[in-house]
Amino acid sequence: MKNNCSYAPLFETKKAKCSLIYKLYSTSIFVSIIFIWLYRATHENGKLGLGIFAAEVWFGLYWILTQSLRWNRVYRNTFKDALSKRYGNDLPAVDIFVCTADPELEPPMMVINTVLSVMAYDYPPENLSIYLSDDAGSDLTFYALLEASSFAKHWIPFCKRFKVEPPSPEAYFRSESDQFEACQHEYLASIKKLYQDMENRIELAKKLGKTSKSTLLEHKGFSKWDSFSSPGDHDAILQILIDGRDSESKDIEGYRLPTLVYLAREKRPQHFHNFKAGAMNALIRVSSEISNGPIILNVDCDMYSNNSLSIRDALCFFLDEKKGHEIAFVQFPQNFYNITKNELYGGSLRVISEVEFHGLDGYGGPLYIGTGCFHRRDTLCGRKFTKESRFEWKENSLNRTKENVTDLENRIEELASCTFEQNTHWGHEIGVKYGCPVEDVITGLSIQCLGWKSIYFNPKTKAFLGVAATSLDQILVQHKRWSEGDLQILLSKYSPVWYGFGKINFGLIMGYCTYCFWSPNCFATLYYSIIPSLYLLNGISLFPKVSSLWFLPFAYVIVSETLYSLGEYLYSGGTALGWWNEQRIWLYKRTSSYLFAVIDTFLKFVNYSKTVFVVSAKVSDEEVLRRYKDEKMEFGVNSPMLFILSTLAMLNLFCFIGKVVKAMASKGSGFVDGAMALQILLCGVLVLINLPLYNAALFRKDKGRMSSSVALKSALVALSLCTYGFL
Ligand SMILES: O=c1ccn([C@@H]2O[C@H](COP(=O)(O)OP(=O)(O)O[C@H]3O[C@H](CO)[C@@H](O)[C@H](O)[C@H]3O)[C@@H](O)[C@H]2O)c(=O)[nH]1
Ligand SMILES: [Mn+2]
Repeated sequence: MKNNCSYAPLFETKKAKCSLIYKLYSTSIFVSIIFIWLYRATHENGKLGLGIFAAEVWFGLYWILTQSLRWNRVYRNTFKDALSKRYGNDLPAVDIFVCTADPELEPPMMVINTVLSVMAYDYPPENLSIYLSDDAGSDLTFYALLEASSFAKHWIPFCKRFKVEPPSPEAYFRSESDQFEACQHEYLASIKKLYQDMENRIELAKKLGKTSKSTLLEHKGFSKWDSFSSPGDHDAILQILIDGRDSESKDIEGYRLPTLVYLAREKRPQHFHNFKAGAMNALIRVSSEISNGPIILNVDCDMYSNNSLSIRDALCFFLDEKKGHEIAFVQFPQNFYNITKNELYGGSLRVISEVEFHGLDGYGGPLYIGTGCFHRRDTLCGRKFTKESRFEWKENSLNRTKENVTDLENRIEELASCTFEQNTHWGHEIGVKYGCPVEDVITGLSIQCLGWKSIYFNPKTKAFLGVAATSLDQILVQHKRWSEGDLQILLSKYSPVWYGFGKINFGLIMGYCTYCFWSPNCFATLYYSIIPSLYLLNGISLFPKVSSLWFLPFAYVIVSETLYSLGEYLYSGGTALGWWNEQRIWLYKRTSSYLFAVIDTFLKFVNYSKTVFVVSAKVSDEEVLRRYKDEKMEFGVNSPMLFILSTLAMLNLFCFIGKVVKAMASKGSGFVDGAMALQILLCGVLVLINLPLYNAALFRKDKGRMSSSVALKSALVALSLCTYGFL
């Protein structure tokens, strides 16, 4: 290859290895699906037969969509040495946004650990600014951040000197390596002591409540809370805690510190605040007047940095001479540190991270998923793509006049006011989009529709680690929000189908659709987990006999897709039991979260309900946590979703038992009935997968058990469905 010798690429892209084998396999499944459809089209299936046909057409079409995520996977690799060689320390300014919303669900200690971890990036501090958005306007969080700004003076030089990884103090002390030599132990111990003292002060402040806290610490910032009435009703509070412009802001070893800013945007009951999207947009504006970094990284407050080199990784994409100018954002996977071995709740999003997003990347780039994502500021603000445009990060730097910090704060506070966005394009053409529970996905899609590419970068050392949900209820609520948001995108002006058509690769449209069609999956899944079992109980066959040739495509699809999905899961680093658990949670999400997502979307369309954003708890009480670690499912919450799950489980149990009893009455001949084989299998698998639920309803004594009223009610409903549902 003839290459301009001065050009050294900063990243490389590799195609997935066994893609030909995969394509052959995938074709064979496709052919079998056609046969299944043919079978349905040419056979009578009783009075509910149309339903099963529809369900299988749906599953087949949906399966086709999911192929886009597997067909063309690519893998990226960066050359950070080449980056350093070319640019040295002459690197673009990077602004990091951390969002928090509730000091109860997101404890300030966790928030500042995330903040400290991103302050410790291996990056020139004068080019690094960290902004914490606090949607709760909590003085406790502010206090914690203030403490963190002092602790950072010790922590950052410590990290740099010993190349500390992960650079979050809590995570580091938790993993406690023995890389330290005896003489360094003292240093480590002193840092640890400083950290614990800080933690104690913050815990104390939490106990003492508001007033005594301000006496604890004299800082002008606290006066801002004088006019504060509630988290939903207060002035904007902007405090620059470390002013990076000031050459006097130094750590204990005399090195410059990154800028650190606290922002609680103004909130008023009469102004809708648009959740995280609103917070992000306020941050974009405020930061543009303080540091105006051309690169923006945003993380959720639980997503600490696990690798101090990630910024440099991301820059390898943006600064690549040949391809950098077309890249709008670089998305890292969302990984979690609290995943148990067999991940009971499928919380690791394993297959999505290890397989599916690589597939999206092959067709133009992954979705923006709201955390662990580096953006170009200009594209985030709606700049269109042209082939000639370069990434002009050098001209972006702000005229750093020596405006006094308080003047600066006062001058730009209005950028975070409730009324600033009135009659502007913020939330529509500019910034993160409003009106969708997954504001990030719709924002990323519209950026791609402007002609930009995105990159999925999934390095071996995880770049960010957060907290995965630790109870069934939490995971179901989270997936309801996601699947509801994705469905709303499908139906919105920015639908990948009509808005994306012709603008982004067709494979990418299909990829988006797999997520956008998550929730409508509920119908086919509900059908499949109710009707065949009821038919089984009533002795009516819905599938071809074992002896029939039509049985083959069914058997082939069932066996090979099961093995394939197991293989894919193991390949993604999971365990076999983890895969089994994943199947359960797959079923539970589809029959509860997704159903409610569809219902809520419908209600929103007829203007009956409003978008809500239920913030996920990042702490759970000790008992719940212990059960989570023991991988015992949490059924203790009394919710409509749980009721549905339990009813379905009971129904299948009754049908299965009913069938066994009937078979015994006819001396076993009914059970080994070739015509019923697939229904017995389906119902049997549904019973097996629900074993933890039966256990929770009948035998468990701990607080995670299912309350007897839920168990009884669902059993009664299931029983009446078995008795009358067939009429
Ligand atoms: O009014 C709000 C609500 C939430 N948040 C923050 O948004 C982040 C994500 O919220 P969380 O409750 O943790 O939701 P998850 O389901 O864990 O978040 C995933 O899904 C969201 C979209 O539903 C994305 O925005 C997130 O980045 C992504 O991690 C957190 O840092 C919150 O503090 C706000 O700043 N303001
Ligand atoms: Mn989260």
